[in-house]
Amino acid sequence: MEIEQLKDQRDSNGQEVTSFNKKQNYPVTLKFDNIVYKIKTKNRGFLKYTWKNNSKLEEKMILKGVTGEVVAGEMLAMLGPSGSGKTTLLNALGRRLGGDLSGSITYNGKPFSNAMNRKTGFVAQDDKFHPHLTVTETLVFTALLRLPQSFTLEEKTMQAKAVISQLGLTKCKNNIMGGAFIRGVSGGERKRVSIGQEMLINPSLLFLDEPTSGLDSRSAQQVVSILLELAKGGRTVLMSIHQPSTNIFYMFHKILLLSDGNPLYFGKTEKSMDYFSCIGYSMSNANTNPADFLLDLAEGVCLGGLNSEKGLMEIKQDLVSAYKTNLLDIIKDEFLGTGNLQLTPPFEEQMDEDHFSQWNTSWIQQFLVLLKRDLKERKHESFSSLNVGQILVFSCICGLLWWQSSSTHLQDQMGFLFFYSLFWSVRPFYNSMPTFPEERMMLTKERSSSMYRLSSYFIAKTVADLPMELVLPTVFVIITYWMGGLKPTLEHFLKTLAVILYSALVSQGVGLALGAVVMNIRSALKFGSVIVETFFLASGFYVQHVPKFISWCKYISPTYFTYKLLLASQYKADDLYQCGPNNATCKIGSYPAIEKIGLGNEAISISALTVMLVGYRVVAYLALMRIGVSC
Ligand SMILES: Nc1ncnc2c1ncn2[C@@H]1O[C@H](COP(=O)(O)OP(=O)(O)OP(=O)(O)O)[C@@H](O)[C@H]1O
Repeated sequence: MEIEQLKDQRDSNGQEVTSFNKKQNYPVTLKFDNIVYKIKTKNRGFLKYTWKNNSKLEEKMILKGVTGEVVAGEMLAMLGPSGSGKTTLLNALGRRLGGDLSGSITYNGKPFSNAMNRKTGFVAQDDKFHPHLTVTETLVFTALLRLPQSFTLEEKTMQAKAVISQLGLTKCKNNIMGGAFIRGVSGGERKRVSIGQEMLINPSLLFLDEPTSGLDSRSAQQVVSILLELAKGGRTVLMSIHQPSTNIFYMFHKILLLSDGNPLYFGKTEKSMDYFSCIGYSMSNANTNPADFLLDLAEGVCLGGLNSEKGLMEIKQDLVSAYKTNLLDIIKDEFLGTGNLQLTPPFEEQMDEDHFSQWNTSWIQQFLVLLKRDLKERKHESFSSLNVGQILVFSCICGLLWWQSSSTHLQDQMGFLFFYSLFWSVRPFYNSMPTFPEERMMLTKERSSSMYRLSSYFIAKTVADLPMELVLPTVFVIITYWMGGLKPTLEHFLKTLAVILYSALVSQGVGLALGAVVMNIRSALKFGSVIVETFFLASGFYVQHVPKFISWCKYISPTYFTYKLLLASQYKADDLYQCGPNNATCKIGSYPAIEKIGLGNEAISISALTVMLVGYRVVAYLALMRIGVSC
């Protein structure tokens, strides 16, 4: 949809869009001076690698003194070849960069504040969404979390609809977002949803990392046109961009050209060609895309002109020196003076009270919205025909395998109970492990924007997983319990079911903790299998005499206590079983495998599982605290 059509749509849908446009905008002047960013990297050359190479940290300077200014109503583009530092600079200015950052960054003359964060939008290069939510649901949930409490539910929904209309997303508003293996909206639509999520808060300051990457030229132009409209509405817009077309290039008010972290140009777009021509680097062909020309220069390539004979490094050096000698003082005088700050008073002075706190909504509102969002997303997965089918088929196979087992074949029946404890501790463990790694990017982004507290997210997430963790084991136990010939009384059945559900919840916690600590699915799977195997081996299921150095592991293993409780749910120590010919009977408590595990002390097993239920979740929570805290 062209921008003209967007305007038409705004007029025709007057009410919605007008209500959006009426929201107050707070002008922001962003000034940054001499930004330097350094990282320490390990020198891991192919042959140099040693296990003790911590001392060989090498310092690398990513940004080397970048200076500039953007005011409300302007759109700044950061240009430069891949690896020149655009994303790093954008993250630094958007306060999403930790580490060794120096220089001065001010927002209306002040440091970054909660109030500023609440009015700052940040669109990452590769945004992640909940794949099963539609465009409308995605934006409505964001509106519910990001708009302040002073907005009613209807107003928040209206705001989301207004954004859908303004960004030309009406056609695909009921399409799901999609993801890695699920077909959803197109790349351009996805990008517009990302922008829409930020537009919802009517940001005064908007950062976008390569908003046009992966888009065709028409979609790219649409997106930048929308951003230009936003800037014209009084916002301060900064973006990194890779290879803009000539049309797009001239939409920017200012450009900042980077090469290996060095600034080569900062200033008005229309003056850029004159500047380079003045220092001896002019375009050989007037029809060349100016952005391509600048990117070539930043790579040290100059076709035509006085300096075309120079080598790559020589040209780069020349441009860096020219910037320092000819441009830096002008930039400092023209842009970094205090003059135009008087037009934009400190942000806090312009804003109403509800912008000062860190959060837009109360804990309970956050929890309810996140729970609803997770339930909507998870329902496709939790009760997918694959999941349900797997449980039904498997329970029938198990039921038939252990068909009407009885204490006459005690070993078989114990095998059945062991399988219960194994299956319902391993399955929830592996199911829950990817939960946090999969959401890492989303969590980082949403927490950086102060959308919700970690506690509301964490509790909503674990509660949303409960249906799958509780319903499927219940179905499994209902089918297999009777087929497998376990004690046919309601009391025994309920006891067995309760143990399995409790075990599933504890194991879910172990998976969440591992996922949150490692935050990488592949590594978590590797660690996971080691942990599960260790739990089994240390519990004495396979080895009679477990060595002391590893035997303590059983006390942190849900499987060990679950199996003990399952045995206790079916047998009493004094129950008899057939232990020899001529109907000879023995006490179950003295059966070697049961004697080893022990039937007594159910209270200890329940307490141990309860400590694990809480403990593993606390570990997960503490591990998540490191994610997405804005600097
Ligand atoms: N945490 C880090 N560890 C190691 N290298 C880093 C780190 N952050 C940035 N870099 C390096 O800094 C340089 C600049 O990275 P940055 O992502 O800012 O570049 P870019 O201009 O945005 O690139 P692109 O256009 O490809 O996205 C790159 O060489 C990158 O490898």
